[in-house]
Amino acid sequence: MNHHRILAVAHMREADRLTIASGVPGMVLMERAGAGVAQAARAMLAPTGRVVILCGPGNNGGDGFIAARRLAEDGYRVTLGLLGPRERLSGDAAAAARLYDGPVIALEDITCDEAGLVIDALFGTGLTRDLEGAVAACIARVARSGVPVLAVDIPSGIDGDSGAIRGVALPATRTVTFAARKPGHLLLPGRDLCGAISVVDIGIPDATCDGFAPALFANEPALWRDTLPRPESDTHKYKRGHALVLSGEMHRTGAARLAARGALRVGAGAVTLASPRAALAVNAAHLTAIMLAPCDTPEELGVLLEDRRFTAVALGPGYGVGEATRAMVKAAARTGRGLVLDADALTSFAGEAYTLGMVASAARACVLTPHEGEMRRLFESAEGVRDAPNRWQAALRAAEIVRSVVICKGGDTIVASPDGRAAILAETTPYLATAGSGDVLTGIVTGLIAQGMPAFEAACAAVWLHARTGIVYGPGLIAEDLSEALPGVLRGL
Ligand SMILES: NC(=O)C1=CN([C@@H]2O[C@H](COP(=O)(O)OP(=O)(O)OC[C@H]3O[C@@H](n4cnc5c(N)ncnc54)[C@H](O)[C@@H]3O)[C@@H](O)[C@H]2O)[C@@H](O)CC1
Ligand SMILES: [K+]
Repeated sequence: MNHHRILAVAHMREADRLTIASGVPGMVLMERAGAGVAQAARAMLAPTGRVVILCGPGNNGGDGFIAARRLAEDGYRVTLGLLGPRERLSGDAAAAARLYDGPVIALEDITCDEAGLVIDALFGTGLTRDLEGAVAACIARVARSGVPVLAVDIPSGIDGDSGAIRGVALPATRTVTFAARKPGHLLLPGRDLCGAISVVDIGIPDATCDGFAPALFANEPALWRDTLPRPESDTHKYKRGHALVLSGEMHRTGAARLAARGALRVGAGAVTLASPRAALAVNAAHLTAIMLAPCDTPEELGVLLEDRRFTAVALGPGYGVGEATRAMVKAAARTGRGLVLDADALTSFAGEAYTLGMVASAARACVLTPHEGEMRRLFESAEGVRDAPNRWQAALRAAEIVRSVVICKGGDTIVASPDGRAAILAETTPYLATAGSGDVLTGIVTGLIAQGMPAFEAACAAVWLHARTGIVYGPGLIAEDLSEALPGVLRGL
C-alpha cells in the first residue's frame, strides 16, 4: 500500500470496481474489510465482552455483519442493530447478513448497557444526505453513553470527501478504513471525530490507483523527503540558494524579517532583505546573518535581481496593498525566479485571480500562501472555487487559475498544484495561530525553493515542518520561536 495516498470517494468506488472486474469477488473484499474491523475490535474488548454493532442499509453495514459473525465465533457477546428491514439489504451486504446467524434487532431498540464497545457500521462513503430520525437519535444515545466507538471506514455522518458533518456524526475512538484514507479523515471537522485511524489492506493493488486524477495525498514526510535539499560536501553558500525577501515600510518591517529568518533556518545559503530606504536603519538594527539591500521601486528590484545568484523571491508580508505592490509582483515574476506570494501581495490582486495567474506564469515556480480570507478575496469572482463541493477541489481549481502551487492555510492546510496533485495536512496545533506565524511559513517555502526544491514538494514540506515545529514547541509559542526550533525538527528527518 502507498501509505500517503488518499482516495476520494469516487476513486475508492472506482478502485473497488476495477479490482472486482479483475476477478476478485466483491464479497472477498468485504470479508477482508470485516476481518480488519473484527481484529481492531478484539484489541478494544475484554475477553467475552459485550459488543454492540450498528449496521446501516449499505455495504458499510455489510462490513458490520462480517465483523459480527467473526466476533460471535470468537465468543464475544454480540448485539446487532439494523437500520431498516433486513429484506431491503442487497448485493454483498445481503450476502454478509445471510452469513451471520445471530439475532438482529431494530436500531431503535439498541441500548449500550454493559457494552464494552460499539461498532459503527451505519454509513461509510455512501452517505448522500443528512442523518436524521431514528439514526440521529441512536447516534445521540451512543455518544451520550460514553462507550468506546470503533468506526467502520469513517464515523457515520462524516462526508468522505469534505469531512463535513451531515446533520450529526458519531465520534469514534478508533476508525478502521480500507485501502487508503479518504479526504474526510484529514479534513476538519471530520478529522477530530475519527480518533486513531488505521488502514486495512483489502487487496486493492497500488497500480489500480496510480492513474487516478486528481492525485490526493496526506502531507507526510514520505511525500517529499526524497526531494528535501541536503548540502553536498563541496557546497558553498550560494550553491545552497540565495533568497530575497521584500520588506515593508518603516512601521511594518517585522513580517519580512520573520520570513527571512525562516528562509535562512531551513537552509538557504544566503538571505537578503530588500528594504525601502526609509526602513533600512530599522532593519539593520535587527539583522545579523541576513543581508540588507535598498529597494524602493520595481526598476530597482529588476536591477537587484540581475544578480543571478538570487534563486527565489518572497513578497507580501507587511508589504502594503495596492498598485505599487502589484508592480513589484510583476517585476519579481518577470525575472523568472522562484516566487512566493503571501498576504498583501495576494490582497493586491483581490478579485483578479486570472490576472495573477498570467503574472505568475513568468516565474520559474510560484507558490501562493493564502489564509481563508485572502483565498476568498482573491477568488471571489473565479468560477469553481467558492462553489466547489469541498476544500481540496476548491484548492485544485484555485491552483489551476493562478497557475501556481497554492497553500490554502487553515487547521487542515491543503497544498494544491496546477498539475492535479493535492496534499492535506493531517496533524497540526492551534498554537500556530499566532501573529507572524504565517510569515515564517512564507520564509520556509522560500528557503526551500531557493535551494531548488520543486514547488509542490517545497510547499508541502514547509507546511509540515511549520506544523511539526509548532506541535513540538507547544504552549507559549510565538512566531520568533518557529525559526529557532526548526533545526530540531529538521534533525528528526
Ligand atoms: N466492494 C466495495 O465496494 C467495498 C465497500 N466497502 C464498504 O462499503 C461502504 C460503502 O458502501 P455503500 O456505497 O453501500 O454506502 P453506505 O453503506 O455508506 O451507505 C449507502 C446506503 O445508505 C443510504 N443512505 C445514504 N445516506 C443516508 C442517510 N443520510 N440516511 C439514510 N440512508 C442513507 C443509501 O441510500 C444506501 O442505501 C464503505 O464505506 C465500506 O465500509 C468495504 O466492504 C470494502 C469493499
Ligand atoms: K461508519
